[in-house]
Amino acid sequence: MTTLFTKPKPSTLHTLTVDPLAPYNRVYSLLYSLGILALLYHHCTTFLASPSFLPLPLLLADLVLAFMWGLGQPFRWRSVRRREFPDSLIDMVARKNLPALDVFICTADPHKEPPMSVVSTALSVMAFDYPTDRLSVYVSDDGGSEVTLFAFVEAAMFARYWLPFCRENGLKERSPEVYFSSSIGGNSDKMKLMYRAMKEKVEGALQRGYVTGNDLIATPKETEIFKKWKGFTCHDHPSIIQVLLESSKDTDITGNALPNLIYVSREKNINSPHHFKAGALNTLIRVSSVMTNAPVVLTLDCDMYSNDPQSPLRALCYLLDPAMASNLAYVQFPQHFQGLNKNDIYGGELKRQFRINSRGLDGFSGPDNMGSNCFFNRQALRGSHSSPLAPLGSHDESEPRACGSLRLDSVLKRAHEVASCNYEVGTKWGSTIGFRYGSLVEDFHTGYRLHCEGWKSIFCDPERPAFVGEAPKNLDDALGQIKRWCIGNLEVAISKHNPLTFGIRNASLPVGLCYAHYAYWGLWCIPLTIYAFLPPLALIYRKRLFPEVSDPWFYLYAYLFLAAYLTDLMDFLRSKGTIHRWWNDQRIWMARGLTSCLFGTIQFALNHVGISTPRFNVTSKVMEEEQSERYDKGMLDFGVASPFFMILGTSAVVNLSSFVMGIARAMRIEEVFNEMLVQLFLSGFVAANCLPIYEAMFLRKDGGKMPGNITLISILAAGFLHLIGCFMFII
Ligand SMILES: O=c1ccn([C@@H]2O[C@H](COP(=O)(O)OP(=O)(O)O[C@H]3O[C@H](CO)[C@@H](O)[C@H](O)[C@H]3O)[C@@H](O)[C@H]2O)c(=O)[nH]1
Ligand SMILES: [Mn+2]
Repeated sequence: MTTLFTKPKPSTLHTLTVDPLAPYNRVYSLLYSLGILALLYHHCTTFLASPSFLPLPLLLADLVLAFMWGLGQPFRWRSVRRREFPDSLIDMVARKNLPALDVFICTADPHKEPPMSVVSTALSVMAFDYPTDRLSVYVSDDGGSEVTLFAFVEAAMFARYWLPFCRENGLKERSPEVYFSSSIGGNSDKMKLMYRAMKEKVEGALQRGYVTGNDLIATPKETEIFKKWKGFTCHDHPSIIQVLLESSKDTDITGNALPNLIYVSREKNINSPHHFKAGALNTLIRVSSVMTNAPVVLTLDCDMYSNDPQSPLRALCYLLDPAMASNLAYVQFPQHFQGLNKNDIYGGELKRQFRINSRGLDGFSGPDNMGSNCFFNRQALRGSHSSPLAPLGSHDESEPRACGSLRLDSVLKRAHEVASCNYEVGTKWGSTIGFRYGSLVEDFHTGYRLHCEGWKSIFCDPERPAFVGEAPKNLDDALGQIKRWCIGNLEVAISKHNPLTFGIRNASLPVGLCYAHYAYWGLWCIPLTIYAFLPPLALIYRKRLFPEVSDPWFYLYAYLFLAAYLTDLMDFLRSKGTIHRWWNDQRIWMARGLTSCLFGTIQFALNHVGISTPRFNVTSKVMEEEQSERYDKGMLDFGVASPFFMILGTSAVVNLSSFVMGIARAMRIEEVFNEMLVQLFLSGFVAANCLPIYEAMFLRKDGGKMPGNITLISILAAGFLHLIGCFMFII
């Protein structure tokens, strides 16, 4: 028995334990790599002895699998767990000496990201257990929506009641949306009514599409701003910055100061690139540095509400530790998701990416940046490495506190200037300052570049999830999101900052490999597509591609397959997974390979030769009721005519038909079993994974069944592949 955590000394802010299995993982890596070398040797000899080119695609597939396996190994070499002690922090630094904190919340589309849920996220962080006079919340609205601004005008008034209510009742759930939809909470009737009324008003305006005079009981100045919304589109409008609450002036109903709340919609113009979320965050960095300039910055996606009011204190256990502060760029909390169904059919939890691998990277220079839930040291975003945060307990004069009002004309004028489209022209924003441009995964890219510049990061994963948000809950969205990530990752891989060269040189060998593992994610499509089609087609025509059971090389294949799957399962179970969830996770991995990675890689190639341009398709955070019922029942949703489903359907039909034909033949001819076991097994395994696809194609009647034309196309395509197989294997 190993005790994971030692009892901390009173002054300890945090502890670290290395995974006791780390040494075994390293030995295992070595053994498995010998297996891979033997496999490649076997491939080469069969290839040289074979008269046809058939073994070539399999060699390619296994080379890519081996490459990806190699890149992923360092994640398992020094996995660490950390624990932090916020109470010790408070003992060491008086509350009044805590650094100021600027929170950035990004939203981009009021229809996919309902303003009320953005407001709830904002209220949940305004209610942090943190001195309100040092807390500022900035909302970036890339949707340029008057309804979103209206929702925040309302939220500013609601906050006067909500913040004291959270404090007095010691709530942990400080997102009103979540709090009122759960059954907890006693004498909350008045609050609940107030919240409902606000929600109704905002949703009414959202349906209508604009705000009317009747909606507004705001100050004349706030009413004025809505008049500006004439001829606006989200792609073309001036910058709008509105200070909705100001800490030094506005108080809640008990007389306590409220945090600053500032709405920002940066200028947009169809002719200037706006760089999606990275551009929005860089605007917020500048606007906030004009207004409050806090040394610590928290970035949040609009759906990621705070689920633990103490998380800033946890992050500060690291950011204020004098032994770390000078080169610590950020403290990353994992993303957790609400309402995942029991067996997580779409692998939305992303346990490996968000939890397991992050602990692995934390053993070296720290986790990659995951966009949301990240506390930054502002210095790291300034592109300078010189001045660390104020050491623990000392009082730094350069610390922020708006001198004068945030609403001063001079302050607002400067803020509008730095939010304009042209501000970045000819500057280093996006290249060496702030969030980095050039990739659809600005988070991954920025974290990676910071690590290459010598910064460190920390993975903070407390027992109680600190932030919880929305995962895509229909299959098309889930695959589309991963497609965007694939493209963004490839953009980093094929840049001059390639992790295998630049990364290994500037960060370190293991860190460069881990980043490359993500950067080359799209490559999964090569082995997965080859394995999905070649072995089953060859099976139909009794063409053997793998060793027979009586051949000793057969055991190498068996070992490599079983060991890879079992280690994956073990990692999954050790981080609180279940067998069911693991099964769905490996299934979605195959589906992603055939869809997200394949389409992503193709689109990336097209972008590269200038045929199309990358787009950030914001994931929808709303779902129709019927769809959501199906999701809760654990039924996969194939209800839209998505090209993703054509390829999934085709591979499902090919594997089922080949499995059936193969088994039928093996029953008639005895040696087929010995000869073709590997291919029989592969087809059977894929077909077992495809069970929900067959249901969706042939059995289901509900709205989530596969559209008839997609089913038809899949069957025709499978037939066509059979024909091609016939030419390839027989003639
Ligand atoms: O032009 C844009 C596009 C998006 N967003 C915001 O970016 C966030 C993330 O968008 P979402 O559609 O939810 O994407 P996800 O795939 O769920 O996000 C993951 O991947 C993104 C990179 O692709 C990261 O930015 C996110 O932090 C990370 O959670 C949301 O708050 C959006 O409002 C903008 O502000 N401006
Ligand atoms: Mn999201």
